[in-house]
Amino acid sequence: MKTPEQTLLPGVTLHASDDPVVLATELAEQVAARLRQSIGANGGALMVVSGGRTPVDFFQVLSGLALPWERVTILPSDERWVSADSDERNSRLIRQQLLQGAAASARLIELVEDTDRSPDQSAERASDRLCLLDWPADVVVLGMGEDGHTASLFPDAPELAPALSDNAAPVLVTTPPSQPTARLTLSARALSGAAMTVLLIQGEGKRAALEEAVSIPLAIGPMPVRYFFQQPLQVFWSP
Ligand SMILES: O=C(O)[C@H](O)[C@@H](O)[C@H](O)[C@H](O)COP(=O)(O)O
Repeated sequence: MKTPEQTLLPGVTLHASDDPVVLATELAEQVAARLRQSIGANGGALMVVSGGRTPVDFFQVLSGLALPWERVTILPSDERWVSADSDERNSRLIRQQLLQGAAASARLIELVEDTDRSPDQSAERASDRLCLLDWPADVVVLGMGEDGHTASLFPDAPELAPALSDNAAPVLVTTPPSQPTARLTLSARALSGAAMTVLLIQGEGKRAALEEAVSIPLAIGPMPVRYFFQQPLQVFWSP
């Protein structure tokens, strides 16, 4: 049963369900259909997914759906400057929750490699790797914090303006004082223009942040997530 849609802004629709698993299942089925369509048309698909805890239900449902996963390339929207085995590592969460079952044969590209010496070197080398991929992505699934950050585009990051600019490199370092570690993030430009862009959020605090974000005139400013209201965006929210 499809969750009801509500238009928040032109091109920005809200899918809401009281049951996070029902919502995750609907999203996973829509994403799988998009990936199949992209693979059929182009021979492969690129999917960018957020880190954090919210996508776990979605990852678990999606990983069980049948599609040519060996044709799918998966990329974290951002990464923390932590070791590969850290619980804080987004790629570790993606490997544990998404690259399982049917989806185990998908290719995951790391933003941070163990041989990288610094966040800047990681960003430079990741940008080079990403330039070899077919952009725009086919699917982008973003998360959001209650401060309106998405990926690692944080309102308090000194690097926010360049990360939102049209000539930004594909991957940049951000050092938001609100965060314990430096972060690598795909730029807003790299995250834009996908065939399917989703904002997956959960909880009343993020619902309030979303309502604030859609209520303020689109002057990017303090809530970076608003950058993505300039393109078709599907918001999936559950309590
Ligand atoms: O690395 C990260 O933290 C994410 O990419 C970030 O943008 C995340 O999506 C939000 O912070 C929400 O995180 P939760 O889902 O854990 O609330």
